[in-house]
Amino acid sequence: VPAESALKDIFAEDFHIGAAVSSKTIKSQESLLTHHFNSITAENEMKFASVHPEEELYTFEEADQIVDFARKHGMAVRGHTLVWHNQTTDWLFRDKQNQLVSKAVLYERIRSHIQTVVGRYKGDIYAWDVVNEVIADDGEQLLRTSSWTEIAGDEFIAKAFEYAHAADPNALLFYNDYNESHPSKRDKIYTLVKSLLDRGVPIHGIGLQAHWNLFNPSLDDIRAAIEKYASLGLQLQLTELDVSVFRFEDKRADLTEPEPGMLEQQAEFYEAVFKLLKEYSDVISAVTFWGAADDHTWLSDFPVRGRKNWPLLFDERHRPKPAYYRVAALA
Ligand SMILES: Oc1ccccc1CN[C@@H]1C=C[C@@H](O)[C@H](O)[C@H]1O
Repeated sequence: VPAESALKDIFAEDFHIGAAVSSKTIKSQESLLTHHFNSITAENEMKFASVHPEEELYTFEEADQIVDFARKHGMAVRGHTLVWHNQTTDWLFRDKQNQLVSKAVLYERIRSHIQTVVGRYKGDIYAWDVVNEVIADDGEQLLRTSSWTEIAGDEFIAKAFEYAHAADPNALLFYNDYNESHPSKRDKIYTLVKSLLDRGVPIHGIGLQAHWNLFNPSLDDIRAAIEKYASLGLQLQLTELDVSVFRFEDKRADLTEPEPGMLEQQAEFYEAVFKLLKEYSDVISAVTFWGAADDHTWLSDFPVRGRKNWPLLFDERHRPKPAYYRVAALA
């Protein structure tokens, strides 16, 4: 068992400390997960394409393994995610002639999906990322164009929250997005969530994915985003925290290990981030990393396929990195 102070104990008075897991990493990272974390999120196993590959077929085996692991170890579970434009099957949007279905058919399908998935884990999953990444990154438009908007305009967003609330009235329902600290996208997310609140849509929190890197966002932008979202009176969570050692536009793929300077910069940034998060612990209820250790991170395939990255607090052999020690020192 790791000797280092447990992150979940260091921040017990502040917020849950979570990690994204897979059906493999709950085995390969079991010791690290149970020692440091008190919440987990299925990285892929609860996405639409993973649990509902065909209209008449649900495949819950791997999601069940993850929920069982959490129950065994007394860990909270965040559900990710119900409505998204990625990792969602085409059949959801199409009829037998491969035409886009009507709004009514889409709503009945997604209502049934949410009723089945949220209903299955009622009492085990305390919070859901009901809607993921509908805000457009660029330009004036509020929503990104997708099959969802093609068929249902913006109405599907409120519907998703209403269906999730009907399926589990006790679950905390989140809107989740990335680049959430960019001022322009921050203001769009605020506009969307405020409009939902003003219409009495059941939404309880905003998920800041927090896929950051050594160079951005600035601490000022992070603080401004927290302040702006908190002004809505909702709880906030960091839902997918990692700190890439590369700028998003840097496609270099020559490194087989991080440069020492990178790990020092990463430690500086993580320390400053957690100091800031502690300052807002009254509105931040959980901080979930998008992985527990560098041996498994989605960033080793995004945005550059096969390009290794080292974004987390523990290295490929689950040893603490400089960033862990700086964060742990905030106890
Ligand atoms: O940072 C981004 C940049 C462009 C598109 C999507 C994202 C983040 N998108 C996230 C990342 C990994 C997936 O496993 C998560 O489900 C998704 O929410």
